[in-house]
Amino acid sequence: MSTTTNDLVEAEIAAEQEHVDRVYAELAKAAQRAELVHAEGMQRGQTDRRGTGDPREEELAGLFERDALVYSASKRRASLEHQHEGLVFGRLDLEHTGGGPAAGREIRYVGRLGVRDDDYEPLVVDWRAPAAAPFYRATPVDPQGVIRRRVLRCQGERVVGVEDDLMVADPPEDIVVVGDGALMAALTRSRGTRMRDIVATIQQHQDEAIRAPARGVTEITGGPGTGKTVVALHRAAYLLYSDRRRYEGGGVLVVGPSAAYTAYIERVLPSLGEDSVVLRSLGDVVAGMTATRLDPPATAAVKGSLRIRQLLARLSREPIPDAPTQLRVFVGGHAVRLTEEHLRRARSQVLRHHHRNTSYDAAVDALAALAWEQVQHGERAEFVDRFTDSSDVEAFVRQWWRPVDPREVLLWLADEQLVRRLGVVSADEARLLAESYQRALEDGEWTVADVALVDDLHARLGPVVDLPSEERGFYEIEELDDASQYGVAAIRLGSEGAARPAGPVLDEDGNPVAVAVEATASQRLSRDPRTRLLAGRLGGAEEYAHVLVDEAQDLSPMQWRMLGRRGRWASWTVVGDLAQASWDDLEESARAREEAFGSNVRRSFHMDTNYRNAREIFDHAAAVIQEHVPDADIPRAVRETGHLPEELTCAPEGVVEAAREAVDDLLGEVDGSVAIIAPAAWREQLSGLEALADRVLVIDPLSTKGLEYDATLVVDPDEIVAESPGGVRALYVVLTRAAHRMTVLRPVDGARA
Ligand SMILES: Nc1ncnc2c1ncn2[C@@H]1O[C@H](COP(=O)(O)OP(=O)(O)OP(=O)(O)O)[C@@H](O)[C@H]1O
Repeated sequence: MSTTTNDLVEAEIAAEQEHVDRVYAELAKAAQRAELVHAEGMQRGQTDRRGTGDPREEELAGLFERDALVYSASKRRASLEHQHEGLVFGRLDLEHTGGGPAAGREIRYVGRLGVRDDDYEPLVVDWRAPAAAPFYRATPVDPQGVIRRRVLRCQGERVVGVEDDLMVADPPEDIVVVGDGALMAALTRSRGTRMRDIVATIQQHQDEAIRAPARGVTEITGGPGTGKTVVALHRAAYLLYSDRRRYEGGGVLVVGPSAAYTAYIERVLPSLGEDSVVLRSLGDVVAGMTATRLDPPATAAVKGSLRIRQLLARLSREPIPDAPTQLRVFVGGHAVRLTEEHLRRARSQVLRHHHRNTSYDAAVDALAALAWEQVQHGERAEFVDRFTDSSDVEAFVRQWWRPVDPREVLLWLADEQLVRRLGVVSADEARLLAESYQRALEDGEWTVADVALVDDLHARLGPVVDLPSEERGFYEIEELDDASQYGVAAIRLGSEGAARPAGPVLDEDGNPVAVAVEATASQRLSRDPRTRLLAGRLGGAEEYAHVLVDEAQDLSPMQWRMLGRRGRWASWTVVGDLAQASWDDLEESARAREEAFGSNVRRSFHMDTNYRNAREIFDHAAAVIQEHVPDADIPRAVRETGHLPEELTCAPEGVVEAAREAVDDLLGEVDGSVAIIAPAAWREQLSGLEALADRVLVIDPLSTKGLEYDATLVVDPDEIVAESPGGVRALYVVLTRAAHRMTVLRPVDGARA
């Protein structure tokens, strides 16, 4: 084994550069061929399986060949350049023992996609291919034929560094060993504002979770910073690779707690060459709705619990508040008068067998039957025909039984009397619910918890079906008025799906005019809160082949049901840590979650190494949580910086100044992001500190779930505990967000300003 001097390192880098240059040259050729081979390549990638089971080796081999044909090569290359991360990131030096043609040394490069040369020899194997597995699985105890594992650090096409790990105690003379290990190098780097992929430094236990069989439910648990999220995302990329037809065709849904979270992770999958995954926060799982506001804990508890289903069931059977309450018509010379009680009977009869929004005909039939009971004269069939054909009856039913948008129905709960009448919840809870929807009607914003309730109502009511344009409901006429100022001449009301026109909309001369998509935009811009709440087309539950749920410990039972509707035939990856939970009734949540998973097989992986926090920071956080949750899942932090978290106090009136000084210090100590995590009571006052530098941001405790920063300033920890639904668990989340430095600032009455 040789020692490493600068010259040697340079020589090693130059040698690697030669290979990387060959790979890019081959890739450029492949890109030129791409259009020609596209059809053939995709063909080879299709396997005959019916889309269940896991891929067989030979099927995987077919997929790797397709990568050599790389229809998407140029696209991927562009995205890799954009990332400034290298296409080739690893090299294995292997020794094959025993006889046979394969005996001897082999050099194998590992990268984000597979590339072969003109002789069909692999220049790089895709990190997801079985041939790449030893890169992640080899250890000194079980080297799997690997002598040296090397990580190449690249910027675009340039090799800028190498880091080696030796797998054998006594390597051959010519094996040079460089660096202190790639993992430590990656962990000490500054983090930036987006999560990066870890494809070059995936650890053995992480790799097992990533490559676990596709079927069933794969659970990934572990404490903060143990790589659960990043592992789950690599698993999604692996599944797409290993059974592309199933997962790209059926769709992969990734759900996380907040919009800040989805923005944070959104680059990981594209950097691995996958851009077909749907990322959603809990506030926008239902197409057509976007919610970011959170309810106060007591209201969230009512909205999230399964008890609310019974209330929604009753609500969905309520008459439309402004609908007519009796029917008076002449049919075939006979006067018919159906009272409120008759209408109630007809309604419950129809709803016994039908979805409300798709039972127009059944509603007419039920009224006809009641009318016949009154008339009992002549032929029944003839009377029923006349009744059904009557334009007065039609006009009545179109108001009395018009399709209702689930969002409109949920807003009926703004009426406290109605909520009380429905029963199910206590008087206090009825008040909380009514206040919540009164507030929605004032400010035009849904809360995150409302999204799952709308989804539940949607499943009960059925899709909102089209009405002819002259039969719009009252709020839709408001939309029309509002849209006219944006040049929209007509709006069609559609049934399902996102804001898509039901067909071309024509003006009087038959020319196409602006369509519903623009109308939706105008609705969102509207100053009328009700119009904003009802803007856009509500989508039904789109089904996916795989559902990945992050921060799963926070989902309410109603949110589990919402995801369950989207994953009825799916396999699942579920990521969580109970000690970070912000939902109180963990047992009820567990039941709803079991129901969502059905009878799928389960497998579970536990992560016990914290890669995020410096040990000094994590020790501080662990002490806080263990005092309140003694059985919290505490991981082992692998990295020390020698810097303990700084704990400061200040007078309440001096918080902004003290925070400014603390942030200034942190900016001097780290290159990357600095987050000021503060409870609502302080956020506004502190928001001016964002002007200190581009890399400073002020954020609320809950929005930091799943995120990380190079340094954090945690302001007023006691208030964070007091204001958060999860109490000390929320503080634990906050205290585990910093990679390198953390300062805790505590306002104390009587302290020096
Ligand atoms: N093998 C690895 N190589 C390099 N970095 C890693 C590795 N594993 C994890 N990390 C890094 O550790 C950090 C924490 O990972 P991640 O956010 O996935 O953890 P988590 O368990 O989901 O955390 P939390 O539960 O606190 O949200 C990330 O910056 C991630 O990139």
